Amino acid sequence: MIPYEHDEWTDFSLPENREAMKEGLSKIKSELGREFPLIIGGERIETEDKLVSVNPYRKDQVVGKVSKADKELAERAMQSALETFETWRKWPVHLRADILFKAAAIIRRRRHEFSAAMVYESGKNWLEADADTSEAVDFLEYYGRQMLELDQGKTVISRLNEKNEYFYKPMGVGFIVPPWNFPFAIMAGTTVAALVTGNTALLKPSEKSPVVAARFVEVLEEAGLPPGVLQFIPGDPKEIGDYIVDHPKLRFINFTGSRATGTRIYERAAKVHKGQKWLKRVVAEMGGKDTIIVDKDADLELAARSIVSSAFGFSGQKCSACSRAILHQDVYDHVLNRVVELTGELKIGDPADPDVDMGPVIDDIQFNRIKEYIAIGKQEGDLLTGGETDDSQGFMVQPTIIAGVEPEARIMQEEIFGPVVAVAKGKDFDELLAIANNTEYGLTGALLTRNREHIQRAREDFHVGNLYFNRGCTGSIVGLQPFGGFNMSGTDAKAGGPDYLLNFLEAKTTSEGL
Ligand SMILES: NC(=O)c1ccc[n+]([C@@H]2O[C@H](COP(=O)([O-])OP(=O)(O)OC[C@H]3O[C@@H](n4cnc5c(N)ncnc54)[C@H](O)[C@@H]3O)[C@@H](O)[C@H]2O)c1
Ligand SMILES: N[C@@H](CCC=O)C(=O)O
Repeated sequence: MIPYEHDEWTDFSLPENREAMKEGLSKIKSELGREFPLIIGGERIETEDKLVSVNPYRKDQVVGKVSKADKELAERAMQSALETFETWRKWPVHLRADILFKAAAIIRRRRHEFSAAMVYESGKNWLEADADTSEAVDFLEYYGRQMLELDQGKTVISRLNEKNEYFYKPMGVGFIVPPWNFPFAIMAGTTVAALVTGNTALLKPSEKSPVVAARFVEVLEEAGLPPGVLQFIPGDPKEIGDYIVDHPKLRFINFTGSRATGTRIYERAAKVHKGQKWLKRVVAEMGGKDTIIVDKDADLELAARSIVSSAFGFSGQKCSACSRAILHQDVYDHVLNRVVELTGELKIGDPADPDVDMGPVIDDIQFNRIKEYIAIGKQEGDLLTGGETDDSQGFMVQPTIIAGVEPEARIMQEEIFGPVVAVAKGKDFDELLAIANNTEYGLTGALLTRNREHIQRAREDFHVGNLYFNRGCTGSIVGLQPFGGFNMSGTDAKAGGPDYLLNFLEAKTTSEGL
């Protein structure tokens, strides 16, 4: 087994790579409008009612149509997963891991096709889409290896005439509920983590990105995943979400998404239903209100660049996005001016154009929500740049900076999930840190400073799951920066980290008198 290595992002400055990506885009363009079935027990099922996925940059362009599961089909999916669990759980771990490695190899060969699908379905620009594809490959390669390691169990102490063992077992049927903003990486990672550990699962992709998910399920089949291990059941979450979460035979839920949905699932899953023999386990990775602190002796150019890339990468639609910048009063004007200047250099437009830095936001719901927050922000601070929106063709929001905001302001407290950053001032490091921690979330944060004492204090007291020094607060890499947050950002499951798979396993102890 070669050691895990992060799948390198594509260098699009090379003409051959640009050509390859253009081919990927042409292929996906030629398949726009394609229909995808549900898959239950390996059977492809077409339904009348379909999720229609559209390009957020051209809302009249249909990317794909995906069959929709109702409660009856969700129940069939559950029964299929329960049945297959009895065989899949006994598969040798190395054979399960091989399916992940094979899937990773298939994706590497077709990487631009997957990235292109995200350009069309999610409005990701080339670089963001390519990074999403790399992360999907990373999850497959990393979790496969992690499971091979866990399969060895852990050492416990035996005694004379007593042999003790400690090892891990799969749990049962899981419900996989990913978000749309990392439509490939998070969807794939949350799914295969549940499968490689020997569980079977129901995957309900986000209704905003079902096509990328459908293409991934095809890859898993091609890689040899047996029928019935994974049921692919796109659908309306209002119709089937609660039904599956409440199901007495469901063993765990692997959710990533908003705080509102995560807390709802957490609460419902706590109830023990008739016929249920266990407490459901819930992984709920939720939103963020992430801060970059700029200390007075920071590298100010690096600080400004970090704020701009973290705030406006993928139109700010990352749980890790910098939505609050807190600047030391001594450098406030300088950094802010530079942030505004750099923001003005961003090219906004069609994400299929290789030179575009920022495309649309995902849909009308997000568009309207962001617009409302911009209106609130204008009351709460000074609009320095951006603020304009246009949904005549797609869902375009200009990168927006609102400065002079009080720590308690709504745009400093509530997750907006769009290209809007609020900027506040602090008089010294204590105040910078206090403002940063003044939120109910705790996902990512960054500190730009040359002061080692401040780095050490932040390590202790900046209360976020992923803390970065002298860089931006987005872009965690599988195996390098395990990802997950504190407080209302969720259960801190640390996706892409050494403990993640334990969320889907039960530990068993055996003791034998000799
Ligand atoms: N912490 C992380 O790792 C992380 C990563 C990515 C995104 N996010 C967060 O996700 C949010 C954006 O994603 P979103 O808009 O897709 O979130 P969302 O909560 O609207 O949806 C997430 C998933 O939950 C499903 N869902 C909705 N209602 C449900 C219900 N009642 N029962 C079961 N499933 C239901 C959706 O269909 C979707 O698949 C942001 O808050 C972002 O910060 C967090
Ligand atoms: N892991 C990603 C964020 C995932 C949430 O949207 C990052 O680190 O930027």
